[in-house]
Amino acid sequence: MKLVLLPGDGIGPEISAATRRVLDTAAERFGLSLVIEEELMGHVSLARHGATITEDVLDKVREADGLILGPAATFDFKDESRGEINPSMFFRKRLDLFANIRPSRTYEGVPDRVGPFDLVVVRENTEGFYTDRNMESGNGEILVTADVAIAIRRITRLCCERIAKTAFELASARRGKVTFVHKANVLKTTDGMFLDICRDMAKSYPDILTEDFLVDAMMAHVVRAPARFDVIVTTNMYGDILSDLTAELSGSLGLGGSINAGAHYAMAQASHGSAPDIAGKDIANPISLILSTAQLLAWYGHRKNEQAYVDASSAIEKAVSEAVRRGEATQDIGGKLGTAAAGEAVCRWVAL
Ligand SMILES: NC(=O)c1ccc[n+]([C@@H]2O[C@H](COP(=O)([O-])OP(=O)(O)OC[C@H]3O[C@@H](n4cnc5c(N)ncnc54)[C@H](O)[C@@H]3O)[C@@H](O)[C@H]2O)c1
Ligand SMILES: CC(C)[C@H](C(=O)O)[C@@H](O)C(=O)O
Repeated sequence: MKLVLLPGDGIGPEISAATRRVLDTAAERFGLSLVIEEELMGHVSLARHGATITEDVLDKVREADGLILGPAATFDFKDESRGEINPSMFFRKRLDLFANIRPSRTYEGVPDRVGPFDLVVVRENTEGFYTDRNMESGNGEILVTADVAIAIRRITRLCCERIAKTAFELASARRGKVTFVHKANVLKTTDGMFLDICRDMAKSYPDILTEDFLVDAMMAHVVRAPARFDVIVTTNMYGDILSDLTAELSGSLGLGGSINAGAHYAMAQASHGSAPDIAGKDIANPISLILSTAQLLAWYGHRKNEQAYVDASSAIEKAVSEAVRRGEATQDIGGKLGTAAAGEAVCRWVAL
């Protein structure tokens, strides 16, 4: 399996190094032939190549079997024409990575916040509010002024259908329940369409239990009784926000796995950002990127029918649980280890 690794900004290099060690350990134990090619992304790429991400790297990713994307300091990037491109959105759109699958679960050994739970947020990843664009008339006249900004929120049947199907398929392999999250009481055309399509899709999965919640009330339901949820499907920005909440409720933003998958490509990516407040201090939790990478191994294993990759993925997930249960973890989840040592703790359990 050929992987491209882009460490990125802030805590990216630290959590990427730990993830790489875990991958190498899993490769040795399960006999995987892994080739990992590291490339530049983020500020370091901007300084070297004039862009935070380049077409050259995209070509390499297209030739590889998967991408591991570290976090980027995207809030710093203002002007695409100066190469300040948001790498997450770049790969999601250019590789059509339409499903962002973000599992969150509680762990023995991590201080409890709202009781035990195990759920997955399935987030549409290519449209919604993320189609932000200035409005122009047919003759190029810009219909915004210095005082008016307009963004278009696009929702399409194709994207709703494929994300709903992803959620139902996932629920079929889990506890058999899908929750649709929307704001169809106000956004009647866009979220109304999303909800209608989810309900239609449910007819093809008669064994799956369904329910739906308005996105604002959903925040209360998740905090009140997270264990009631199995698979949650929603549009792009609601999923972005909801998955940070569920990761933090499980103990830390540093625990949430995330894979961005399409029909042909997949990208592992921590669900948190570059965390500049803790960068360079060896305190960031590497587990989010480690678990995301385990998701990528499983995606590849299923696709290629290569059981060793699926086994390696499960072993990494179990190793994370074991390390965390024994307190061999970073301080955000109650441990005393640094980033590198927390990664080594996972390696020890993977190797067993
Ligand atoms: N995938 C991405 O590339 C991505 C995602 C979100 C935000 N961002 C960017 O990252 C930068 C910082 O954003 P932010 O501060 O709003 O969000 P953030 O996710 O980087 O950090 C939020 C809080 O969570 C903590 N945190 C995050 N990851 C952690 C980890 N692995 N271990 C322990 N604690 C962790 C941080 O220290 C901070 O207190 C911004 O430029 C933002 O645009 C990038
Ligand atoms: C960096 C940003 C584009 C990204 C998003 O909003 O999707 C991030 O918040 C995430 O959750 O991956």
